[in-house]
Amino acid sequence: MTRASLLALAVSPGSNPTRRANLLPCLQKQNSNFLKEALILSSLTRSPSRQQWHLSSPPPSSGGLSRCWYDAIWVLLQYDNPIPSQCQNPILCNRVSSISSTCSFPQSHKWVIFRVSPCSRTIRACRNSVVEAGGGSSGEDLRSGTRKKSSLFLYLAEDPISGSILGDIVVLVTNKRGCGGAEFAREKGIPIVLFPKTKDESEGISPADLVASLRGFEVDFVLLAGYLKLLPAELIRAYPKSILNIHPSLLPAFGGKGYYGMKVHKAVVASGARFSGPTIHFVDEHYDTGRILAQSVVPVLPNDTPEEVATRVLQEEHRLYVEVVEAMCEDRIVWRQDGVPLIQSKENPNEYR
Ligand SMILES: Nc1nc2c(c(=O)[nH]1)N[C@@H](CN(C=O)c1ccc(C(=O)N[C@@H](CCC(=O)O)C(=O)O)cc1)CN2
Ligand SMILES: NCC(=O)N[C@@H]1O[C@H](COP(=O)([O-])[O-])[C@@H](O)[C@H]1O
Repeated sequence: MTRASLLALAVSPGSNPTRRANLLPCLQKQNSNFLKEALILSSLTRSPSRQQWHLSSPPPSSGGLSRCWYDAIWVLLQYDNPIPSQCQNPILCNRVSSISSTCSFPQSHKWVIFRVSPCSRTIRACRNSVVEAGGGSSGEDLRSGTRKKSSLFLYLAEDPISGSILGDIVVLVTNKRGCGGAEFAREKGIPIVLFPKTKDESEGISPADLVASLRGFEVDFVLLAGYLKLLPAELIRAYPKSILNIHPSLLPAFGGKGYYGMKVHKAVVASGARFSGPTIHFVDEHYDTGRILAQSVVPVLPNDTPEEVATRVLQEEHRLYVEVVEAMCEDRIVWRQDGVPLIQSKENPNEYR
């Protein structure tokens, strides 16, 4: 097969064209058989905690590369000072899991080049499972705007096809086989796992079997979407810093045992709160006490009913959850030294929120 190599040069600010020319011999020396290649001139930036280095390559949204358009992306790093010894191997210092050094340049060039296997990494790095209690109507109702239940699962499951999440929902875990989310999963061919085992769901599996099942699907992240039972400690231990939940209030307010669904919005209206909104947090052993990762605020108007607040919050949940999962799949979650998780901006890697 002739190699139709597409060598796109995506240049980050401050790169030096003459140095770029030095790269080509290295690339040409590579006897790669990738059909499409791209070269990013990138730079190594330090995270706020100064504990980690990050590749800051032109984000797709700014006309940069969409990773999955290429079979291989060569990333050229320019750095001002010699990279600290522990960072000679970027895998050690910046958490990008599948960079492999293909050819190193003499230090005098201050360049090091890596090949990032984009598609395998993004798909591999973002195999998600959605855990939801479900209940309510089928996918059709969700799309017709008369959403009753499982809308969060629908948005997360459909986004990778048309939107921005570089990953896939590979399994749905639910405690109600007849729920709306399960119907949608069957329509889409997404496997369903029943958890936990209850008198109503004798085919449900145990926590240990759930962990084994998720490992079998090579799940990287677990996303709770309306799940109303306490997740077992076995699952939380098996997926550290990898389980997210979305709650329909601004935690820590209106959270904890007894606060779910419309109960939350009724409490918000009754309290006279002027604002509400979703919280996305990492899950720990207790209800709603895990580290907060993202929040978004909506107004609560004087004559709002709980249902009106619920609708306004849910619209924001759909947007926020997709934005957060997109960041998870692109490895843009950074943990501050005091344990607070931050989201690195896609547009400006030096900005966090
Ligand atoms: N280990 C964890 N498990 C779960 C968490 C969590 O943070 N840690 N979040 C919940 C989701 N949730 C709030 O976001 C939540 C869900 C349900 C309840 C609750 O009080 N449930 C009732 C039972 C409700 C029912 O069975 O219909 C109860 O436990 O009495 C509070 C918060 C998901 N799991
Ligand atoms: N405390 C947990 C909780 O209340 N979760 C809430 O259940 C709803 C599920 O909506 P959906 O069925 O349309 O996906 C969402 O509003 C979510 O925040």
